[in-house]
Amino acid sequence: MTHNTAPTTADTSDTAAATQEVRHITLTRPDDWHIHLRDGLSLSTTVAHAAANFSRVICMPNLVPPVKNTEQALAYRSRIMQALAHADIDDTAKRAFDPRMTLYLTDSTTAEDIKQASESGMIQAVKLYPAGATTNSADGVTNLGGRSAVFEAMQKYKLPLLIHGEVTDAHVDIFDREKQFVDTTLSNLVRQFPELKIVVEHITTGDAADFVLSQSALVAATITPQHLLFNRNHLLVGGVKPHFYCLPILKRQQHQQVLLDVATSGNPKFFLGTDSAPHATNAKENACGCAGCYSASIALPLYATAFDSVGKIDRLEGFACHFGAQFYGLPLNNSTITLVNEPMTVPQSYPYLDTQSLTPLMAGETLPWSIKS
Ligand SMILES: NC(=O)N[C@@H](CC(=O)O)C(=O)O
Ligand SMILES: [Zn+2]
Ligand SMILES: [Zn+2]
Repeated sequence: MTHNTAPTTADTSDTAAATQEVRHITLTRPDDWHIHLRDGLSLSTTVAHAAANFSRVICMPNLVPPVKNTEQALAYRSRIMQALAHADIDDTAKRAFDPRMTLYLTDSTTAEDIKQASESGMIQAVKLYPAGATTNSADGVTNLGGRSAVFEAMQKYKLPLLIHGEVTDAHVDIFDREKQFVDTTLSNLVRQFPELKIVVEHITTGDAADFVLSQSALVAATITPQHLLFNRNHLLVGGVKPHFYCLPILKRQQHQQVLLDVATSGNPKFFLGTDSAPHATNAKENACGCAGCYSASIALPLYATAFDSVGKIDRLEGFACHFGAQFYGLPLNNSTITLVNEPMTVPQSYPYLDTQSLTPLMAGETLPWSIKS
């Protein structure tokens, strides 16, 4: 639902009086279908930020050690809920917050693990990290061929498979790793398991978008704010900008354009997943900087900025609030959130892990949209 309020005076000085239209959009409360909250002390920062923006969030299992079974996932969820109880956010947001858990697929995951996850009613999906593809993926799958019984069980119990879609072969160029994965591993997987629900996470290329478009309604994709707003020039021109470094890495501007096209097309195969992935500032601004952009605190203003940049703010609600829930077979949220195109300045950093700091995406910059308090 989009409505414009009457023009308001932006500057009341009599010489420079200018009028500006303030637009408000009230949305069904959105969900984030891919987020890293981390664990321990991290939760006091990440949970408050996530809950201020989202209702349901799918929590990635790449902790150290990873979340491999239902028992560990439930214990992780209670740590998140404890952090929520202490979060300094309004009560409506607190009540609406609903973390959904995932299991980390390893070479030793069994069909029995999948059955147990499904019967618990508490596990939303299973996450596939090709071993070595990204942060904390060392325990990921080394041989997909050996996981057939697990994928069959997932089909049977209708547990979706969430995929970090990059090959890890040393000889494949980092900018080609997603395309190569789509052309080989992913194409084979959907052929072999046609009833498996799959989300290709954080897509970054036109190739991945085309693949998802060519498949049945069982195959969908999430898109991050950074891949809609930026391309590899933002990462590399004029000096390396470590806060734009995430995996899969930002690609050419042509790919960014395709992602914007599909995200704003109204096609329900594409929905919101921030991939907000906190690393302390000193771990990013480092000779070997970690991969991951932190966006949980400003996610909705970022997406609104991206959608508005192509005149498609009216398509934000489907992408952010409807399509993910529909894919997972869940009801829409019954509360709302209002965004307004009044500027906000992104904080330079947040306190993190007692003595450290956390630098968000676009730190210190001004975004044209903010959440109405
Ligand atoms: N996206 C990233 O660059 N990093 C994520 C892992 C992931 O989602 O690949 C992280 O956990 O830091
Ligand atoms: Zn990933
Ligand atoms: Zn991620």
